[in-house]
Amino acid sequence: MAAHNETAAIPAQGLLQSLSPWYPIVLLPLLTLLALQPWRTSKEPPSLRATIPYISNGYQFLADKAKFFKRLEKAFQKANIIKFNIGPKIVYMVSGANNIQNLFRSGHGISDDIMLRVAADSVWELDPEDKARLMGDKTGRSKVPNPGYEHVPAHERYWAATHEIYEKFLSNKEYYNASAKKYFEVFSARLEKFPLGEWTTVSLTNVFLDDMTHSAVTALMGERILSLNPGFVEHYWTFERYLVEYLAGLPRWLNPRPYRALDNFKAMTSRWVENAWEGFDWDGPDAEAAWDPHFGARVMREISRWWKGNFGLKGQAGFYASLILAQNSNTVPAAMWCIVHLIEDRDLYRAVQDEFATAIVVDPATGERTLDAPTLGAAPLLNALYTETLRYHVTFNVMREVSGDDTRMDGYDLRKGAWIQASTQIAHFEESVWGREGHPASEFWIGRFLEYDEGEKVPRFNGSMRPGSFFPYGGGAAMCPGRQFARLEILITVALLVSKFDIESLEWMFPDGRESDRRGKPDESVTGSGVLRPDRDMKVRWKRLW
Ligand code: HEM
Repeated sequence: MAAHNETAAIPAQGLLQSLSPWYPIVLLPLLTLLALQPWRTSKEPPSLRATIPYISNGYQFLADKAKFFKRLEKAFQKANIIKFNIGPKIVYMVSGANNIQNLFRSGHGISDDIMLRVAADSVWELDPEDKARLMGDKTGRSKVPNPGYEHVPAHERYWAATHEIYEKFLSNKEYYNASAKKYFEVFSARLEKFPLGEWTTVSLTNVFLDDMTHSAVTALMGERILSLNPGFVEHYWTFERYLVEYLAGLPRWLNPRPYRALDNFKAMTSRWVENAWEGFDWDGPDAEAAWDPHFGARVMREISRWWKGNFGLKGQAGFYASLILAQNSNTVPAAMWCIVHLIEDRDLYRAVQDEFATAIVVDPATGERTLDAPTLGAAPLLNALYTETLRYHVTFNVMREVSGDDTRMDGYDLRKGAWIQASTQIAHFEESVWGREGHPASEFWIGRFLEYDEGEKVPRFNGSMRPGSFFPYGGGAAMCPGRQFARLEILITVALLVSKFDIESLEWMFPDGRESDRRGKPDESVTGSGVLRPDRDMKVRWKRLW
């Protein structure tokens, strides 16, 4: 697919013409030299056309991502890597499964720390000395340091240390199952506020933004973060809403609201961390527990302990603010869309309801309901719904940085210091990969992930795909460490809502209560930042069954 770079080809042709009498003598050694030293043929990816060089592409990228991506899709018909500028920053947008898989390999002149660096720089607020230490760590996250940094002692490998804590205590089954169990208990209990056996009209948006977020935060950080901070969940969503504006970088005096939102939210996480340190007994019975009431999930206290040992408590408030964002900004809207698609397809809704009949187990003596995680995890329709929701709704630009002097990709030279991005929005909609007969990639259709064995009526979930074609959670060493918990959280949310309620209808409303003339659609103003929330409120009529 990649086009030839014409600007590089013309001078080469001119050179050959001027050498014509000496062709045989000069050409052979020259070709041999080029073949042995491919880095000498410097060739950058083609640029995206800009009406105003250095300005218009960057402006559109920030102001109208949806349009920008449409232009990119067109440009990708000619080349797999397209260059553009966001201000002075060069960005290479990469497509094609091979290139994206390449991007996910670490230690080959491409660094995967950039997203964390942006967060560290803008949200964490470390002392300048600590920040310099953290930012100075170029060793990568893998066990083996990046080439050239093998001499750096283990205790100065900050990114690798946090990565290891995530691997041990977040991506590990024992721990994410404990958090998922907590999530089930809290969310199930919160849903009991709706009257049993009575039809009521509720805002589903509120259920997700309030009850789901409340339960998810409790599952990961314990109940105290909420009881210490009245209005915590609301403040979280305000912080989330203003984050893009905050990162746009206008000074506080010109645009104070995003700063206020961040300050308020950080004051809350700070109160919680300090309280957790005062209350938790590091030598007590919970020292090894998967979950404790002060820090919540073990990963939280292990991260906090490591952080305190390296930077004190400074910066933890900002760090946890960004972690709560990572936890909720995608799972909540993804679960919303799962439910929307289910309610809109009554047959599927009933089929999924049947699927859960065995996933929620009732204790015959007490009547208490618990979740049978293996049954839920294996449910084909639910898993296909979840996977198709991620394919269809995650609009994330995975970010990397060119860190090596001689970094090449797809035959192009990439400039050190430039950013590289890969867009799920482009990869997840590639017709040649995702299109099925009668079901183009642009359609939401869970059948993409289902298979029927001969003579069988019940489908099997088939989730095998190339990491370069499907990457809602990013990839390589930087791949989202919360993905297993996220998946369980979404499956549990759908399972609980669909089995606990009979849902009759769905109406789309404006936030002020007026009826909408259309279905809610993904709010494209924030394309590229994750799962987009519906741009309308969802009102349902439902009846609680148990
Ligand atoms: C549907 C839900 C989610 C999606 C789509 C998602 C997606 C992502 C993506 C794309 C990345 C960047 C990966 C890369 O650069 O290759 C990431 C990083 C991260 N995610 Fe998630 N995520 C989700 C849920 C969660 C949850 C529930 C948690 C926490 C419990 C979490 C914690 C994190 C953290 C801590 C990072 C940064 C890790 C690091 O760079 O060391 N995420 N996530």
